[in-house]
Amino acid sequence: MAVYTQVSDDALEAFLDGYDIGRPRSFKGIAEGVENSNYYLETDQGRFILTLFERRADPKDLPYFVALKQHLAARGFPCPAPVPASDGEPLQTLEGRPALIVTFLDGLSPKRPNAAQCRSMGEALARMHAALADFDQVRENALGPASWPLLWEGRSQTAEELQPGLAALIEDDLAETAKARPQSPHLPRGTIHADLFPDNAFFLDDKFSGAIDFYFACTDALAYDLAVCLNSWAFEDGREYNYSKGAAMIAGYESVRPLKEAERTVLPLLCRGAALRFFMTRLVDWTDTPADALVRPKNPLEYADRLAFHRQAKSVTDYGG
Ligand SMILES: Nc1ncnc2c1ncn2[C@@H]1O[C@H](COP(=O)(O)OP(=O)(O)OP(=O)(O)O)[C@@H](O)[C@H]1O
Ligand SMILES: N[C@@H](CCO)C(=O)O
Repeated sequence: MAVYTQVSDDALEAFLDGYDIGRPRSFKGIAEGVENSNYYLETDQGRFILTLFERRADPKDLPYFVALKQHLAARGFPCPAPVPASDGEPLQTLEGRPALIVTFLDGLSPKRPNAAQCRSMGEALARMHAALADFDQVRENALGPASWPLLWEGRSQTAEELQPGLAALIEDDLAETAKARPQSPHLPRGTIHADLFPDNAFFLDDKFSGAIDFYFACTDALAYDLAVCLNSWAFEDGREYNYSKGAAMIAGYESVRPLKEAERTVLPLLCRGAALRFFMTRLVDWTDTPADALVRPKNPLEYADRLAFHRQAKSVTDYGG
């Protein structure tokens, strides 16, 4: 469930008085998502999503995310476009929370993406990077390599309980990725989504129709975004790497922006780093989520299995590139 903050009819009416988007016809909480409260809002002028940002969202980051979506929308990249209130400001306050209305996107998130969807996603990822090339705001990746040892601290026992022998492997991953500094400055950098999982992408049939959930977006190596996508799109049942899907995604990406030699060489390390990032955040949620919480934590072991694949990969060709 993801409606933490209830919005009363009166509060909604008063809130919409500050906008020029018509009167509400339908207003429903959205069950998907875990971070923020999301509502589907239909007015006589269109369909929208209303988000109330909850405690984990840092208010000082919100203007960056709004500017990023405005930039992409202005360049025709399909993403939720922030809707300004009558005072010209998209970020408002509702029920004591920062609130944002964005446009509704059509499409469905694939439960099990096929190779054609992976290709379309790869192509769209590169188009997104191109559209963001002149976005000049900077946000550090708060979940970059420097954060991984801190997330790991005190959790080796949990890893061992999940899978005996795992802690030593993770220690090795941390040492290797730190040594190689995968996000090194010689790689092309820019604004990346950093969490473009299938549940954050919409499709109409096999064609990409939009991306949502830009709340991990940051400035980092462009190829790291591809590494995040290969991890989240190209493994079957969380375990086996599907070479055809990976190859389709890389080919889609390269049809817009061919990878540089340095990116091709370092891709296995970037993939290993991306898998570590999701392993770590899932491990933290695994231990910190109370048993009676409304949200069920995602399984960290899926990413332990992906790490095993990345450890033995030698170059981009192992991923189908
Ligand atoms: N612009 C949009 N158009 C259509 N549907 C949307 C849009 N934004 C969000 N949704 C729907 O709302 C759901 C929750 O959104 P989102 O994934 O951003 O939730 P969250 O709690 O803010 O983030 P997280 O996924 O990190 O928990 C999505 O799965 C999608 O179904
Ligand atoms: N997409 C992430 C959650 C947000 O970081 C995961 O599946 O672990």
